[in-house]
Amino acid sequence: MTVRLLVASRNAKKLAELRRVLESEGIVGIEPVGLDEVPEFPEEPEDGATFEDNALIKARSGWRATGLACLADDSGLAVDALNGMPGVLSARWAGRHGDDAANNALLVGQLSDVPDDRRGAAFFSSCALVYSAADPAVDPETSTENPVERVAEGRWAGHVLRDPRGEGGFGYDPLFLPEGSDRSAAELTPGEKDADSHRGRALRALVPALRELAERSRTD
Ligand SMILES: O=P(O)(O)OP(=O)(O)OP(=O)(O)OC[C@H]1O[C@@H](n2cnc3c(O)ncnc32)[C@H](O)[C@@H]1O
Ligand SMILES: [Mg+2]
Repeated sequence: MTVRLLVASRNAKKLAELRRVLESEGIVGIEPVGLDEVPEFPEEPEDGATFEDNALIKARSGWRATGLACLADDSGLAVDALNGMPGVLSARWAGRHGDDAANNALLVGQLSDVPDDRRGAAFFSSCALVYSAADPAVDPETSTENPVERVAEGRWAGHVLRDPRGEGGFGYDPLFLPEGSDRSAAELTPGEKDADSHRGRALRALVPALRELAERSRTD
């Protein structure tokens, strides 16, 4: 028996990264499904103060609406010279959700006078896994039972470039020079990005919890 795992992201490129890391970990007994493969449900606003809060908001709402184990990522770029912003506001920094080009242009402008030695930044990802504690799964809509919740965080340190470089990845990748790299995050291969990225690290830290979930269904 396999466990269907709802991977709750509306960002196609992020979703592809999450699926890629799950696949490369080769977890037997987990079948990832996307939001387009389950009936539509009202999604809650990502209004948490932290990446962890938002990842839990997304994963809990997916679990509650579908009863499926649900995995969500909340992530962003924290820039030292902006006191950690855009942070949880990364997706809508220029005012419109998910407009990568506008977000990048705004960040380039904001940092134009910041010297090279103060352009430090780090990507953060919180990945949350939420699933029914009861086995077999109870109906989360009516149950008073609390689900199992696991959260892991990953960090990827680097610097903000003055001009975008590369076509790969998404979001702020063309402006992010990872520590120890002479290529921007958008110039890395998918495998290279996954190996070092905030998301790769956070998700790999959840692998034991995912294996536990898969294992549970095998003993049914
Ligand atoms: O919430 P979902 O539906 O998963 O998709 P989203 O794009 O809105 O995702 P977030 O709310 O977590 O916002 C994350 C933003 O942070 C930035 N970001 C996160 N991870 C990134 C990465 O690996 N490379 C570049 N930018 C990234 C990018 O601007 C994302 O839109
Ligand atoms: Mg979002």
